Amino acid sequence: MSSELKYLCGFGNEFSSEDPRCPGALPEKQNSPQKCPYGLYAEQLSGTAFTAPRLENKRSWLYRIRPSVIHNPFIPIESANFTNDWSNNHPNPNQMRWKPFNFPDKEESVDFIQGLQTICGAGNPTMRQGVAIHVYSCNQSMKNSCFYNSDGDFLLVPQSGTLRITTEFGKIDVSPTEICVVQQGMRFSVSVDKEARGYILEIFNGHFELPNLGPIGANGLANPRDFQTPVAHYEDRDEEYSIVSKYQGKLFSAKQSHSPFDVVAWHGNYVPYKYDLNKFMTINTVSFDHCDPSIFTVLTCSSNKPGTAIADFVIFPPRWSVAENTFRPPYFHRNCMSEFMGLIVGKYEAKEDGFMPGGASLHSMMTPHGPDAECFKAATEAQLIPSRVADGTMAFMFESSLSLSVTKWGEKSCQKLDPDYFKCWMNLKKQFNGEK
Ligand SMILES: O=C(O)Cc1cc(O)ccc1O
Ligand SMILES: [Fe+2]
Repeated sequence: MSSELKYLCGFGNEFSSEDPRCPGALPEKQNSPQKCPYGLYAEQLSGTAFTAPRLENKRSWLYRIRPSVIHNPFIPIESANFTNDWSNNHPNPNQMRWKPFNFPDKEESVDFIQGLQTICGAGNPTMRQGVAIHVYSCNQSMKNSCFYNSDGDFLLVPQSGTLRITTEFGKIDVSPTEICVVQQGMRFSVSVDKEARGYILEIFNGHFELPNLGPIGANGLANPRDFQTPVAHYEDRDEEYSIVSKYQGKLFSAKQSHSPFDVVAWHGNYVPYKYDLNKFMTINTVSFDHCDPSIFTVLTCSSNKPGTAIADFVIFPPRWSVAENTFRPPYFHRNCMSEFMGLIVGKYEAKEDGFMPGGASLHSMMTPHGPDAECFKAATEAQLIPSRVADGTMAFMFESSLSLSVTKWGEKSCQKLDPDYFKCWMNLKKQFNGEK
């Protein structure tokens, strides 16, 4: 994993890439010539309906050694705790906090697919409406196997360990404090050089977009030029390969006798990409009051209701805090959206203890939450000088307008739910005595 990979820059661009071993592999002027250069097969991968409006329309053309269609039939395989079925657990509106999820046991060999477990979700992939939140934990590279998701897109948030993600479009390295989006249908295989752990947001509706900037203007937050897409890289390996598909929430596997990473050249705007969260340009108050966390939105998957996301990916990056006469940490609140949070590194500003890297929290719709008693006391008494917040820290939130149901694994079998979480607010004392 030591080699430095090259990337193409931009978000939503019309990209094109040829493996340098085959110059001229992209057909000129057209997508489907009678015979493709180098005897390649042309194959389109659609990410939107053929007739989606031009601004939303996503598709790529792949020029490959063999078309993807050459494979044996899919057969169902065990998917254990990786699921889109949240119907078998009773709803629970309590504040939830998970201790860090386990890495695989040292004696066990677990690859990325085997190490996927689902914490919560909403909706249904057959209706293309909903989200799922998973964690992965693995210590082995996927060997002669690849994965694709028929149900939606994955946003991967590594918390520990670098992932080398080989895709049909080329290779991507993603490390903690970087994220990667692999969209519906794109085949990929994950290699690790040590144990790795992280979070995944799966969306069944549409794709992620950059949020509108409104009065902020044309620049800021996650800038489009900082998104990186891999360059074409093919392998010509005639070996047995397993293609694992997530389809209607279940896993299936099919065998073929060649590598699926045989794309010599491609062009289009439907691509996998990565983004370094440290490049986020943070906007915040320079006068008073705590802004809503929407100022930290990196990517959004919008619903049909303006301003209401199926899911937002929001970060809490290191920054200056300068607000005057203000209670600076996150406020107490009850939200009509669901808030799932994770911590990649450091300490989260509203909770110094108990919320740990590799752990998580869920504050469901209308479930009250906010700073713990210690944070409240410290922030109420703090001298309001300009100060750094969250230095060396990266927390994130998956915020959804859907009501998330926790799976049995998430609530019970993972054995990470902290039964004492509610106690962190119990020491908030009555301060009112009728006097101003
Ligand atoms: O609950 C949380 O910690 C996330 C959050 C942060 C913030 O700054 C304001 C609102 C909010 O929900
Ligand atoms: Fe919140």
